[in-house]
Amino acid sequence: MSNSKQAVPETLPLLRDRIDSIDSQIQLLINERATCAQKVAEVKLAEQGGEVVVFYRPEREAQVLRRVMERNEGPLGNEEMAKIFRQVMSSCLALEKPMRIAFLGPEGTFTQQAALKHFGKSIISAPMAAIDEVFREVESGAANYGVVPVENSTEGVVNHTLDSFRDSRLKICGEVEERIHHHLLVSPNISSEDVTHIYSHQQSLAQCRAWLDRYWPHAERVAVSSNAEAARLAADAGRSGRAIAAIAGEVACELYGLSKVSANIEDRPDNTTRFLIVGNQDVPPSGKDKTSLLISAKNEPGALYRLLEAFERHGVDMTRLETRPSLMSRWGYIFYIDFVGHHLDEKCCAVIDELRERASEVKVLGSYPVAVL
Ligand SMILES: C=C(O[C@@H]1C=C(C(=O)O)C=C[C@H]1O)C(=O)O
Repeated sequence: MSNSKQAVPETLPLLRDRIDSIDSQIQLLINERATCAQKVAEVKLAEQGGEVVVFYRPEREAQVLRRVMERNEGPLGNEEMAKIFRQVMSSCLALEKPMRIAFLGPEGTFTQQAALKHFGKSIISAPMAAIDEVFREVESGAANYGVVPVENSTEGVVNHTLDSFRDSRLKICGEVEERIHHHLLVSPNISSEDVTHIYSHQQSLAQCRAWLDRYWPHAERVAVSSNAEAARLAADAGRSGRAIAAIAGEVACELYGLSKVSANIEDRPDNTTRFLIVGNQDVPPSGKDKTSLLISAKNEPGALYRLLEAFERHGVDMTRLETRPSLMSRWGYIFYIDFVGHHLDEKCCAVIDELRERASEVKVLGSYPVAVL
């Protein structure tokens, strides 16, 4: 059969040659980008003018990732492509200045997963035992940024995190949302049929209850201090031939070298946790931002109404309202309010000015880019 097109046959060796040649071009370009980032660091240092140099720029990184997604034509999906660029930027930033990130540990927690999602893998991990320790580590300057959970779509608000903002001067520099997927994990040398005990954090056991009732009705469920600890125990048990399974996430699975027996076993597939990035900087507008406020209101009739009315009148979209005891006076309250926009945007500014007239204290906890990934 004759073929008018002079197409090069798509044989395996030819395709692999083409991939090799593309790879070497990509590699050159990535290093060219890294050299630019190094120069950016030099400029930042030269321009510091006595100020602390800020190497990590969340608003710029959010803009880069948004642009990657906007111009993406496939076949790789937008998120997949953004994840690749996320890691490229992480490597470039590490070349400018390695970032030490404190997070709610131990190694392998969902908070660590969130930290890696937000900053990429080229960070120095600093797992902390408690949320207030994450705050302290950043306040003391021992870590550059911290990552803490703030709310879960099934379990609600994380009070410890909100309360930590009361006495802290740290700013919110970013947010990250993570779909919480649980997996049933065993040591690779263990046959899943032999499993007699399943270890996990109490919340994870609860989030997988229906699945466990259905598929593992006879296994004993054991609550331990964290999912990561459950994974560590399952790996340990495997070494002495004991068949213990763990319910934990992806990072713990990799960290402890476990095998997945079943993936995504959570009863509610939309189970999501939102995390905050805390640091010492005011983040400039990225074009698509959110702001978090802490407000102490006078305990008088209509106090909350007068606060909320300002948002309505200026057309500012409030996305969250939480109430916590103020601890300063009995039955005094602190409100945590999130809204769409940056505190430097004109109408957001107007709302904040009015709130200041109506409340005893208004603290801008930070304006930060809406999570991209
Ligand atoms: C290169 C810069 O520094 C860092 C690295 C970035 C990157 O690799 O694109 C972006 C923002 C900063 O976190 C910059 O500020 O532009």
